Amino acid sequence: MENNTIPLAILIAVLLVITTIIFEWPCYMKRRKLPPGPTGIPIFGCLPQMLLNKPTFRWIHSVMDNMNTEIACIRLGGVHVIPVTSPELAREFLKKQDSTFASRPDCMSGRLSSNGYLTAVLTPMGDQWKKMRKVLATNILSPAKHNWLHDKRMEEADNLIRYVYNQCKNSLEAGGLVNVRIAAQQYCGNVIRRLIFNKKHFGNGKEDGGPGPEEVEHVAALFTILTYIYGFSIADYIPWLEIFDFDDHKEILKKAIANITKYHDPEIDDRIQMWGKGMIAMEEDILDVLINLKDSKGAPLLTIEEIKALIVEIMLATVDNPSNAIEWALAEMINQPEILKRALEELEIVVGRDRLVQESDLTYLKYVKACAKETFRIHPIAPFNVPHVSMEDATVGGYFIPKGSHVLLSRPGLGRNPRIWEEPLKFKPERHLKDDCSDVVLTDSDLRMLSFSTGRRGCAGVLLGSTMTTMLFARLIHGFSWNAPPDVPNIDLTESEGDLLLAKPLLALAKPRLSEHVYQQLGN
Ligand code: HEM
Repeated sequence: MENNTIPLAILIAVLLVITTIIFEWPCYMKRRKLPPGPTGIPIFGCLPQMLLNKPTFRWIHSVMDNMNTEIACIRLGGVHVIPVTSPELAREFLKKQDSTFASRPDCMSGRLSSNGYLTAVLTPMGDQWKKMRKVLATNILSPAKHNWLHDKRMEEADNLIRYVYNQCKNSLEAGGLVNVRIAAQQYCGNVIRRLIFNKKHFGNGKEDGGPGPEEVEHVAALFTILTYIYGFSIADYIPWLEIFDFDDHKEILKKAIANITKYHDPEIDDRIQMWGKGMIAMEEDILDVLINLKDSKGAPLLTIEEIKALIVEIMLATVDNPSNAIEWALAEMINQPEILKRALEELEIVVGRDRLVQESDLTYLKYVKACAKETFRIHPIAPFNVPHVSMEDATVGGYFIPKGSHVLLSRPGLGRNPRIWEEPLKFKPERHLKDDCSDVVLTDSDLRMLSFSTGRRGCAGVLLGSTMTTMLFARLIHGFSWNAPPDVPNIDLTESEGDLLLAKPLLALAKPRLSEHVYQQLGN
């Protein structure tokens, strides 16, 4: 009798479990409903579709458009990738549930670019991120340090004018034609090299103030890394395929990183030695500050490797957004001269024609800042924000977001969302002016567009980034009049297919518009 009861009890228990699973599973699945998205295959998920539909960011956006959704789930290898174009959901991720979504991916491109997560932007949540973010916020990017570095920024703002002025003069046969992309990218590279290493050039530069081959290589390598970080590499989603490097992303990244560190490392090593030998007595730039930081016991706070990795990251954070925005802004405004005219009227009142724009003017340049902000909205440099990784399972907008998901806020998706913005594709700076005439800032903490983002992982360099963007823009349009090249009725505003840059670098006619003595003071 006893012998029969035990198997029967087991049978009943098994049946109960099976019945529970059968009846409860749909409810469970409903509770854990993922955002809509294409079906993938085992192990690889949607990686095959991704590889067949380059560029990936356009494929992801077209999948979302076809499904008519502002949030999706696309499984790439073992990772749930969650693209988002809705500001309401973006706020849920980065404001309401910020602490859950405050990590970064652990993947090949992030690991290589941060030298094994020694930095701030690319490092997953943890003590190293906290340490490096604090170093940046307190010791490098604070308002006090910003003031301390003022003269160096101005030196490069003057060099920008000198360079463009020389381009106007030297390219007389081309009628003053200027490659705005080169001018803007090199200004950003020059400013950050000046702030960090107290020098504009790694080599000798060029006579006209332009970049030498070293600076061209340096800035190009920074842009290459920016293209390939989180650039939808196979190895970022299936780590065991990293050794095969099927898409060459690893090789390209390693080469670009080597092209940067070959300039940085000797500078950093020399400077550390000079401090060690007592050959320097006063801090002059960011590198000095980083070398001299101390922990609570008076020992160096940062290792040499941490200093080197952080400097690469600061360079990366600085070069792309301001230069891309201002190239697009100028292109849009050459095609809409009434907007350019209004910006110039403001500059005429605030600055006049007898001097150059100074940082103290920037607060008053509301329309100029509205133009820059409009460019961040409509022409962001990157299709997605830096990925935010969920540190635990969560529910957002009624959807299940599994731990480890990569949340990708779409920058064009938010900024061009027709539900949020009237005439979303029209360049209309007025939309950012406030009725009460209060200051215009380039940030948008409501995430109706994504410039500097918000929350724990929001940009730590808003002050420097806003200053550089506005100064670059204001100096260019105040210092020169800009027109389309002869025989070109309008600037071609076509976006590049592979990224969000202007398809062809902006070539425009520049003519000095200030009193001659203003340029002569710069040593021209
Ligand atoms: C116009 C210029 C800039 C723009 C538009 C911009 C934008 C951004 C964005 C979108 C993020 C990602 C935020 C997120 O994950 O939600 C970010 C992160 C960051 N940015 Fe900027 N940035 C700019 C300039 C700078 C500069 C000059 C620095 C100075 C070094 C800087 C330092 C950082 C840091 C440290 C983070 C990472 C924060 C973290 O992960 O904890 N940025 N920035």
